[in-house]
Amino acid sequence: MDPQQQSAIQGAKVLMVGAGGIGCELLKTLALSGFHDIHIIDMDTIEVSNLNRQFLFRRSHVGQSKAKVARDAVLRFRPHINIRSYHANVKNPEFDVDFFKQFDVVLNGLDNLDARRHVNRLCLAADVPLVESGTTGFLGQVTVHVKGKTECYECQTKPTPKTYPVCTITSTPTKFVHCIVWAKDLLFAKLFGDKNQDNDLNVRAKKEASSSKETEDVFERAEDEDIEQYGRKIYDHVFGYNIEAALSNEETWKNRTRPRPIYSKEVLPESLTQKNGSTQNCSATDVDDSTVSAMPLLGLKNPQELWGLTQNSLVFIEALKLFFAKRKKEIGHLTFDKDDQLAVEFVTAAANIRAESFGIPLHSLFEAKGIAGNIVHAVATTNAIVAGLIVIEAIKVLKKDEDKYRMTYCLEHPSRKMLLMPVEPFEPNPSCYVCSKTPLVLEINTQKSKLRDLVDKIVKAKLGMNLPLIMHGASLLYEVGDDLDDIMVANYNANLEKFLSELPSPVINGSTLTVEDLQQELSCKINVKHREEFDEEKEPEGMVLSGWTQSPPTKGESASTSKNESDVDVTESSSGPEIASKKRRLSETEPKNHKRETENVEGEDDDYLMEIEDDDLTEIENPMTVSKKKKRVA
Ligand SMILES: Nc1ncnc2c1ncn2[C@@H]1O[C@H](COP(=O)(O)OP(=O)(O)OP(=O)(O)O)[C@@H](O)[C@H]1O
Ligand SMILES: [Zn+2]
Repeated sequence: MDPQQQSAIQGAKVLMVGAGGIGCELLKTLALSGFHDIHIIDMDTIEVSNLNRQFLFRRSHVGQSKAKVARDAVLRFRPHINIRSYHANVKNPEFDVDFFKQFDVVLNGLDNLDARRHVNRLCLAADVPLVESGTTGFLGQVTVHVKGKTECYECQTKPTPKTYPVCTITSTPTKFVHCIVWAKDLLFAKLFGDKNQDNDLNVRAKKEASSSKETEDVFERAEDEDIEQYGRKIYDHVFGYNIEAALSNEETWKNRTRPRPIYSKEVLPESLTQKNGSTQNCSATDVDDSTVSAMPLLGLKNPQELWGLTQNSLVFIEALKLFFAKRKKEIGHLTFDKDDQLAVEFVTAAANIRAESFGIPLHSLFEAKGIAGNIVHAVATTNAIVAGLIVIEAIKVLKKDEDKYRMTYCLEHPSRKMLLMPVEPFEPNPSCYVCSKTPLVLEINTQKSKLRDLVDKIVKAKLGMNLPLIMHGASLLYEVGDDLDDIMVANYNANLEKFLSELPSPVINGSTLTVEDLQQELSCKINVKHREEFDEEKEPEGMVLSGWTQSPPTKGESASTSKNESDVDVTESSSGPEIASKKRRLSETEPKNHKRETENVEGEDDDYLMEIEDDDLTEIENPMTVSKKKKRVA
């Protein structure tokens, strides 16, 4: 190690945010690389499911602070360095701009967009460089954000999670994921969630069956209605009657495979109670609520096993019965949670029955859970590689080696025999509302939208502000804070319920709002454009925010529009790394460009490119992909 590098490391005070999968690796690598002064923030406690990859933690630590246990574990092999841990949310007010200013570099090992954006803003306000990271399975990325020199974390819009057209979900599913979304967001939500929420599920009973009460909601369960009968009624309605109703619309099925209605009497014995014991056999004290499960009652042990239609139907009825028998108090407030075993069982079974009906291949509970919870299984090696890359970039930042900064993407499959793809960082996006002063544009119906809509849908949800303040000219329309007196709070609350054009200082076409977050020290302008109509399907929020655009290609790179092997295509997912928002292409047609990039990073201490031979391909391939290939050959 050269002396310059050594002194950069030894003199550095570093803040790490997140002590999870990446964080554990990172703390170890920092300590072993000679860093002396490390602060760690993590708000979580250790869970059993973390132990397979968060190697600083042991079973005896479950329930304890991640930041503290990580610190203690590393101090055992590096006793003389200073590590300070904070068991707290990085968004807490104590971590303000002054707090951030004490550090030479901030290193993120987070798992959500919200916290990442918050740290980005504090780093900009405190003028501290940020090294950002994320991993999803085999994919990963490390990016460098230095104010004024490279783009900030928010210079490019992040893709929102994938959504599906409503009609695909409600009427014409073609993939298993469509059945999962239906089971989770429509059926589960309707049965166990907030009854007052809008739901696209067809809930009206068959006309003949309810001639007197045509608008009756079949999902309503009468107080004394037998749970199994109720379960069968729901089953017949959603898998039988609703499918038949959909089939009656011939147009829909002209170019599609017609689904098959399925009724419970075709697949289930007349009464389940005698057959498998069921809920009647387990008294209320048998199990605690969080571990209630239908599988053991039905003799199903292996979550990776594929259940047939009958087994799925049994799980469907049994899980529904258990919700009513054991978790009645929660009904009406539940939202799907991937860690809720009974919810996963119910959703798996419902999705599989629907899949059977539409001729879509069925999936195991394990696979369904992964799809429903957006789970990509973490790969410890990717976290370790990413942690190493973070330290490499941190050292460059500390040495102010600007020309050597790289954004590095870990790929699942080698591109040009490389698994790690380094690219030069973009320059700051001149129209980024976070790191430049460019105003945003908001199209909104100023006579029909309330200030509350603007605060919830734009200022909080889109702009990610925690403690917002909204001004129109000199008039303060809204503010959040502990130090407000009652009269002010009452005033702001009253404003929230007013239409924009009826506020004390009316917000109309051409108005400019100033929106600030005092904690993040972020201020931006929003130019308001009045618009009468919005497309309900395409613009369901009834307002459109625009203004900041993709940043221009960085020097020496051409922006790619075509998709080819060498596109490095890494994006945002709330859970982790971000495979694919921008295409930073090392173009096939520009071999020199690629060579230059490669050579740059292969200098002195930058020999971290992982090159592999084609023959090695299967070594690193996802076993799923390999087996699929084999199948195709056979
Ligand atoms: N706002 C925040 N403040 C502090 N720490 C945060 C914040 N948001 C996320 N984190 C921490 O970032 C870490 C991310 O680690 P990781 O991606 O491995 O997630 P995990 O929760 O440990 O694992 P998994 O989600 O896979 O069960 C977590 O330890 C989490 O507590
Ligand atoms: Zn920016």
